[in-house]
Amino acid sequence: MAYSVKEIFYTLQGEGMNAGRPAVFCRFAGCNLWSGREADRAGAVCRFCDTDFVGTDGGGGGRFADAASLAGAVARAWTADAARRLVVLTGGEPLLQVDPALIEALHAQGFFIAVETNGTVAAPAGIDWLCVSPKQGAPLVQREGQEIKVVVPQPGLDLDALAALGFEHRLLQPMDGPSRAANARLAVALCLRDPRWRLSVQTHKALGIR
Ligand SMILES: C[S@@+](CC[C@H](N)C(=O)[O-])C[C@H]1O[C@@H](n2cnc3c(N)ncnc32)[C@H](O)[C@@H]1O
Ligand SMILES: Nc1nc2[nH]cc(C(=O)O)c2c(=O)[nH]1
Ligand code: SF4
Ligand SMILES: [Mg+2]
Repeated sequence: MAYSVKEIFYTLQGEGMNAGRPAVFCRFAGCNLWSGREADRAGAVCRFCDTDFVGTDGGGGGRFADAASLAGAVARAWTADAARRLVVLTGGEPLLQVDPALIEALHAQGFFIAVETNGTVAAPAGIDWLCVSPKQGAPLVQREGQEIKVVVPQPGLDLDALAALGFEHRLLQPMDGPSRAANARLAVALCLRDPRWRLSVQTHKALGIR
């Protein structure tokens, strides 16, 4: 299968339980909850997205004809020692494109594979670290994994029900945007009230890195 990739870059994972770890980010083009066009945002299922995932024109992006060529590009982006290679597959919605062939090819390159997903598509087997971030108004199909990272506020989401799902770690992440400060205060208060949750801050934004 061919893959449409917006960009590939090497940075620190900014969010979640793996925050601070060096990782190659592979951002797939396209999402099932928003077209990515600003004109469509108000009518989209997911309206708070902070990411440009349209097209294949970013650094390291492109159309990759097969899994081996994409895994090779990811491996070339890892500029450190070969040990502890981590790739974060994100987007857009990566699970619209990630398939067993790509998982096998990335493992063959020595990568630990993390995925950031909205949970509307069942994950294929073989992903090493699955982060599900549910979206109000979208079906939650993928109900287990390593971490659930809920952006708040999303009034339609039931945090109690989400905390009871099959995830090893539960995180609340303040929604970035015009109300970021108030959203951060809310996330802190929710964690203090219910210690099943811990805070995820978008450290890359605070640091001014990608
Ligand atoms: C851009 S999404 C791509 C992966 C996938 N489509 C998803 O939604 O999980 C990556 C992460 O950023 C989070 N995110 C997106 N927009 C955000 C915002 N405005 N503030 C905080 N987190 C945001 C998502 O919830 C998700 O955890
Ligand atoms: N540094 C950094 N960490 C991230 N963690 C998840 C991201 C994403 O956009 O999926 C992201 C991102 O865009 N940059
Ligand atoms: S589901 Fe993820 S990529 Fe899609 S619009 Fe929402 S935050 Fe952005
Ligand atoms: Mg991001």
